[in-house]
Order: sequence, then structure tokens, then C-alpha cells
Amino acid sequence: MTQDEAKAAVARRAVEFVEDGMRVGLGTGTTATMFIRALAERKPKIRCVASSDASFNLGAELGLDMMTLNELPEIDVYIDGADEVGPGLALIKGGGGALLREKIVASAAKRFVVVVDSSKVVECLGKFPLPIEVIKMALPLVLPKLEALGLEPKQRRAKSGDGPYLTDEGNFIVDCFVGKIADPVMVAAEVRAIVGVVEHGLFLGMAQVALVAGEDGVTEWLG
Ligand SMILES: O=C[C@H](O)[C@H](O)[C@H](O)COP(=O)(O)O
Repeated sequence: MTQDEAKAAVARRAVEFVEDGMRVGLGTGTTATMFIRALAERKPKIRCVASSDASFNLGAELGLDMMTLNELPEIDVYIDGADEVGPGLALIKGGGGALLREKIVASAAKRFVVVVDSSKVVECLGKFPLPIEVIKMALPLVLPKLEALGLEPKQRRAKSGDGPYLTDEGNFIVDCFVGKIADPVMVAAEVRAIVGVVEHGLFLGMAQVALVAGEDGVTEWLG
């Protein structure tokens, strides 16, 4: 099974977590995009909130009833990918730069189902660089503080190579090359305490279910 086939398999399985009448949170990224497409094919009678402009626009284009969090502040299920899934369904997210809105939408959901291929599952978080969203003017203050924590920060550049990457909220992303995050709770608290940090990509105690696609098909893990 290729990585794309695995992503497609979890995306299809995730659709089973959605029932007519539900309020559904749509994630961001390649796996979430496959989920949104698979969901829209079923023409469900649901209302949706998206975690990025890209997912909002895709949902609207495919005919889903897209709303804002203002219109739909409570969500039954949020379905999204992740960059790493560690013990206890602790996650690193934000490889696609959407971590802030993703965490907001996930926090509004009764249930968060994370959908990944098995290459994302790790014994210890941190091989994937930890994304941190930073207010633009605070960057020169935040970078040395992240360095002092030993997090090896590097500002993300736009994919076009033309200038810095900007999130949907107009902030910078700093990727931290940590290697191993032995104590994610402590790292989350230390990073959050830095003035100018808007949010970080550690999603701890948020996901209740993981759908993991590997050679044996899709397995369901509970957090
Ligand atoms: O900001 C992006 C998100 O956190 C994505 O859900 C994450 O990067 C996983 O993306 P993909 O499904 O493309 O690997």
C-alpha cells in the first residue's frame, strides 16, 4: 500500500464517523482533503466548519454546507490528519501551517478523530519539526527564547521561496527541530509561556480516536 492509498483508506473510513444531522469540523492537509472529498461524495445532510481557508473553499466547492464558528460554535466530530501520532494519541500538527485554527476547531468538538497512515506513528514525538505560530512583530524576541529552550527554531519560508510563510491569520510559523520531545506537557507549557507565541503544534489530550492505515488495513486506536 502506498502512502496515498493509506491516506485514501483512512479518509474513507473516517466518513463512517459522520451521520446526518451532525455538525462536522473539517481538518486541513492532504489526508483531510481526501476525507472532505469522500464525505462530499455521500451528499450528507450536515453542517461544517473548516480549520483553514483552503478546506472551507474546498467544502463549499463540493457542495457542503459551510459555516463559521460564530454560526456553529459546537461541533460533534472533528476529523483531521497529523504529522506525528505518539503515545496516548499525543500529536504534532501544523506541517501545513493550519495548527492555530485546527486547535480552535478541535477544541470546539465533542470528538476528535485523527486520520493517518502508519508512517506517522512514533514512540516519541519530535522527529517531525514542531511548528509554532508567532505574531510577526514578536519574532525577534521569540526566536532567542526558543533557542534557550534548546528547540532549534527556524522560520518557515513560503513554498514559492518568496518571503516568509504566512498563516491564514497572517502570522509567522517557526519550525523547531527538537529530535525527541521526552516531556511534551513540559515543552507545551514552556513554549506557551513565551509572549508572542500564538499557538504550538502539540495537541495533547485532544484526540479520542486514531484511524491508522497500514499494510493490514485501517485500525482504530482509542486515546
Ligand atoms: O497544518 C496542517 C495540519 O496539521 C495537517 O493535518 C498535518 O500537517 C498533516 O497533513 P497531511 O495529511 O498532509 O500529512
